This record gives sequence, structure tokens and C-alpha cells, in this order.
Amino acid sequence: MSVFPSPRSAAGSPIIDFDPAACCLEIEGLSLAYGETPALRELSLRVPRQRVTAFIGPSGCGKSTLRRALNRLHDLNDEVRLAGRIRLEGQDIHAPEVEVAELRRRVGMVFQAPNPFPMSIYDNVAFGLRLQGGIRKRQLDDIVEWALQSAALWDEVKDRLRSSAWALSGGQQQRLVIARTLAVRPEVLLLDEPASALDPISTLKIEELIRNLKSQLTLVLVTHNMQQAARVSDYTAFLQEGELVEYGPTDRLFTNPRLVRTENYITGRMA
Ligand SMILES: Nc1ncnc2c1ncn2[C@@H]1O[C@H](COP(=O)(O)OP(=O)(O)OP(=O)(O)O)[C@@H](O)[C@H]1O
Repeated sequence: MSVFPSPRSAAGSPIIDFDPAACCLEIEGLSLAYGETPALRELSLRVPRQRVTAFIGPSGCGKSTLRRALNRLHDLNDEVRLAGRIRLEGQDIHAPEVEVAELRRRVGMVFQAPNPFPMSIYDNVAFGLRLQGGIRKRQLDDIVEWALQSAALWDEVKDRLRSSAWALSGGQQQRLVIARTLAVRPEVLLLDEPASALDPISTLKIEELIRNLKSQLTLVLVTHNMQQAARVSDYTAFLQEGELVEYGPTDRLFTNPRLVRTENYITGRMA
């Protein structure tokens, strides 16, 4: 296809050969272009279940485009052309029987800037559950508490659940947004630079939370911050110009990269 002139690296697109049974997401030959401009080029990788996988790479390499593709946020952009396949637990996310709203419940997303809704702490967390309907008040209370506990926020807010979410600090707001996302029981949590707007202490709390959450679900972390990727992720995918350059266990990729392009990036020889 002419808009995807895929200049693959000499080493080819390296795939870690995870057993498909251990994978939550499988991306196969994914290419995506905005009009005539390619953003992802024949990208293939498997994201293992209940692990943290980081996508790193220079600005414009396609990290956010890939993250958006994972829960079909490009659907309404007529300019976008997509080829290849993404499977969630073995099912093609573009299959006609897949409902986009259900896909987005299963693949939750947390953005760079905390975006609590203009309502109480409780109502923020209950929001998605109320939309689903059919939940009794007592059950809702339990899930709100569980989600706030899971997001390591319960102790700080349990006495003011009816206060405005906007009265929380930035770090608390981001944990509230994570609680709101967890409340609908996603299988995957996509985090796009989740701590970049936060102070160092709030950042450490978010990082600890990410590490703890992998006992419950699969996490994908999109970040510019290589130290953060090194601290919290189990696997790291390095992207450049829309191509997957190298993918491997985080410890190995940062200490012993296989390709010069990766080494140049992680040692700061390339912006
Ligand atoms: N909505 C869009 N329309 C057209 N081009 C886009 C759009 N979004 C991204 N692009 C282009 O696609 C390429 C990849 O962008 P993307 O935002 O995915 O990169 P990124 O690695 O997330 O960058 P950053 O780290 O700066 O956020 C870039 O060339 C960008 O200009």
C-alpha cells in the first residue's frame, strides 16, 4: 500500500515471542496513516497479561497513535487509514460484532492531565457504573470503595466522598481518574504520560500504584520519561518514526540494547 512504505529496520521488526496464551493484546502488521502521512508502519508486538509494558520513543514516533488505536479512538477520524490487526484476548477489535463502548470499558484510558468530572469524588467513581445501570446503592458503595482502595486514594478521601473532585490535589485527581477507570473493571489500562503534570512525590505514588495494579490487570504505559519506564515497566517497546525498533524485557533493553538505534536513544545521543 503506497502510504505505508515501511522502511523496516535491518534487524526486522523484533517481536518477543510470548506464548499467545500469556498475551492480552496482539498487534500484527499494524500500519496507520493520517491522510497520506504514515504514523505507524507494519508494527507487530504482543503485550503480556498482568504486566506493565512501556512504549517509549522520541516525540512524533507514534506512541500516542498506537495507544489510540488500541481502543479505536481513531474511528471518528475520516482521515485515518488503518491496516493490520489488533486482538484483545484473541478477538479482533475491529470485528463487526465488537461494540466500541464495550471495547472502551475493557480497555480503559488515563490521560496526561487529570480530568475529573465536575462532580463529587463519589459520583466520579460511580459515573461509569451508573451509565451501565442496574446496580443497587449498596453495591455501588462497595465498588466505589474498592476502586478508591485499588487506586490508593481511599484513606485520603473516605471522609469527604461528597466533596467536589476539583478540590483534590493534582496527584489525588489523577488517582481518582484511575479509580473511575478501574470501577468498570477494565482488563487493560492505557496510561499516557500519567505523571507528567505531577510533582515528584505524586509521581512516585502513581508509579507505585502502577506496579501494584498489575496483579489485577494489564498495563500499557506511554511515556517520554525513560527513568519512569525503567522503574515501573516489565517490558519496553522502543518506537522511532512509526516503526518498532526494539522490544524486550525492560532491564535488558536499558542495560544491554541489541540495536545501535536503541542505544543512541537511551543514552541521549538522539533526541
Ligand atoms: N490527528 C492527527 N492528524 C494528523 N497527523 C497526526 C495526528 N496525530 C498525530 N499525527 C502525526 O502522527 C505522527 C505520530 O504522532 P503521535 O502523536 O502518535 O506521536 P507521539 O510519539 O505520541 O508524540 P509525542 O510524544 O510528542 O506525544 C506525528 O508525525 C504526528 O504529527
